[in-house]
Amino acid sequence: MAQSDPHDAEWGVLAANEGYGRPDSEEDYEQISYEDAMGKTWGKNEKKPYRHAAHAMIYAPDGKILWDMYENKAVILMTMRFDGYIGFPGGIMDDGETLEFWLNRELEEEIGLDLTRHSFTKEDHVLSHVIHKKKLLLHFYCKRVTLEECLEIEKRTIDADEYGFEVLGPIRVPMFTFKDNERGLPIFLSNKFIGNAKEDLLYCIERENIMTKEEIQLALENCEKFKARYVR
Ligand SMILES: O=c1[nH]cnc2c1ncn2[C@@H]1O[C@H](COP(=O)(O)OP(=O)(O)O)[C@@H](O)[C@H]1O
Repeated sequence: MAQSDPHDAEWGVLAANEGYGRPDSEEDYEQISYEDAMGKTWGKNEKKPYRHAAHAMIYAPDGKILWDMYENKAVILMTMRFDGYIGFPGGIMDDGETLEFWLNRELEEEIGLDLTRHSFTKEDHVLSHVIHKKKLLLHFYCKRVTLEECLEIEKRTIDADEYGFEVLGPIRVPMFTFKDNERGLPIFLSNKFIGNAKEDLLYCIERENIMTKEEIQLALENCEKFKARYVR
């Protein structure tokens, strides 16, 4: 990473090595097909070839009525990462096996996923992006489970190998909004998200028919109104 990067000061002694965790903007993400992402060599013989990373959303439809007023539309599992960002479990892949092999390995390590019951396959793939600036190919997966299974998966996370280190704990996305139009999903969206985790989340919420495009747009607008008043 060039010494002139304005974020060097934030990284301190890690500045010379840290690449993937640096902030990026929406324009950095170019959507590509799984086939294109997997079909090219992506500078395999260059000094610094592109790397692949895969992350996954596990969710269950809910419908529980909270405080006798608000319907929680789904239980969606995210994680609080060691770097203060919210993201989905997963990580950078090694060579020599399929993406799904490495994704499952990461999910086992980070959230203790029982692979005999819930292993991810190519069928669960949703989106791929390339970030040329970081030489990173991002792959996103999504799996719907029953509510009972989802709660079991959530419980197992604190027994995972990486609990307390890479992953500080499971986080549920609040899939409801208070009458003030802000508390719940809109304010949750004002958090810091790693990579394009927020976009992945919203994409899947619409794709899985948990919320409509219009409802998501409204949540984003109300998030901006909240941020304008409170977030510095
Ligand atoms: O949930 C996510 N959705 C989309 N991109 C993500 C997500 N989590 C991380 N990323 C991106 O992938 C990169 C590598 O992911 P991660 O930090 O989980 O891998 P690692 O723990 O193996 O280093 C991150 O720096 C970020 O750019």
